[in-house]
Amino acid sequence: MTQSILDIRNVSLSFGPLKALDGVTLAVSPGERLALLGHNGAGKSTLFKAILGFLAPGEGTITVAGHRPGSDAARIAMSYLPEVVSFPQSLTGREVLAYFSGLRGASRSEINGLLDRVGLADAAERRVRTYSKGMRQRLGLAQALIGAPRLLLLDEPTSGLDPVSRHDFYTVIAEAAARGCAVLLSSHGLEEVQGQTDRVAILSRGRLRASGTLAELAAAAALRTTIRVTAKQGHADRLQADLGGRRVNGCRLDIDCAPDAKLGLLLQLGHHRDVLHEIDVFAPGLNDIYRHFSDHEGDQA
Ligand SMILES: Nc1ncnc2c1ncn2[C@@H]1O[C@H](COP(=O)(O)OP(=O)(O)OP(=O)(O)O)[C@@H](O)[C@H]1O
Repeated sequence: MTQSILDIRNVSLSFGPLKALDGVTLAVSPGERLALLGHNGAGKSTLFKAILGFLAPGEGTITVAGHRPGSDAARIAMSYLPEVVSFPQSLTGREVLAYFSGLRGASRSEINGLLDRVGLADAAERRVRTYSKGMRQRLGLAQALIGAPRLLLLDEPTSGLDPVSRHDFYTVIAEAAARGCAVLLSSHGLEEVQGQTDRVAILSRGRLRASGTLAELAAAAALRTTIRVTAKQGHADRLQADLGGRRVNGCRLDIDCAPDAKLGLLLQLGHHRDVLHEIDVFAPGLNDIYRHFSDHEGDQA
């Protein structure tokens, strides 16, 4: 089995009486992209701060490439992109990257390639104060990629970006992962990370509620599918007597079923096709899966 780059074991961390993290266990392997989802106050930033070594867990352990968070070796192994990046406004994009290359002890020879990769080659000599939010965020990503870190920590990296910039952003992240970089990024929604990450972990009130691929999460949630049947005039009573379900109005019936019972129910409906006007199938969406695990009402902002 591949050794994890980030290993979080049974971590708990409290602010006075508030347990911001409660027994969190999570690992990210080389080349893996993991999305950490959670509502406001779920504990995402607290976990990031603990990984960065800014907060010490009361219980449990965290290692970054085998090293203690906050140690020089852990700092060298990882890069962090905060939600809002802030660079010296009077420096150009190129100067910013040169400055951070120096801090990380990396070669300046990679700067041109990084500027190019995030689409800032043409703006490299412009001062950061003239950059749009999207350009600053892309410069932040280039900064995070300096020195080919083994772990990328990205805190809501695409908030405020338009769909095209967002797509480009995830392409660069996928390339880093393909080179073996482990990626942990936080986000507020499943729709955002669908297709862009390999695994999803859902945090709620400091506890890890679920972790797996989207397909695994959907299966574990086992949310019910609703089949809405519209009967021809005067046939709804008979249909309900045969199939059950809830009456929506005089001719409509909503029938809830488990995902694996859907096909059987549709076949059964086939026997009634003479009295059917329409059939609609409402499968649970990403938001339903997220809501199922995230227990939003209980979160504390
Ligand atoms: N320094 C602190 N002192 C006291 N409580 C804190 C502190 N930092 C965070 N908290 C609390 O810990 C809980 C988790 O907060 P955290 O910032 O980790 O959530 P989050 O998931 O990052 O939220 P958001 O999506 O809004 O950034 C919240 O209840 C928050 O109020």
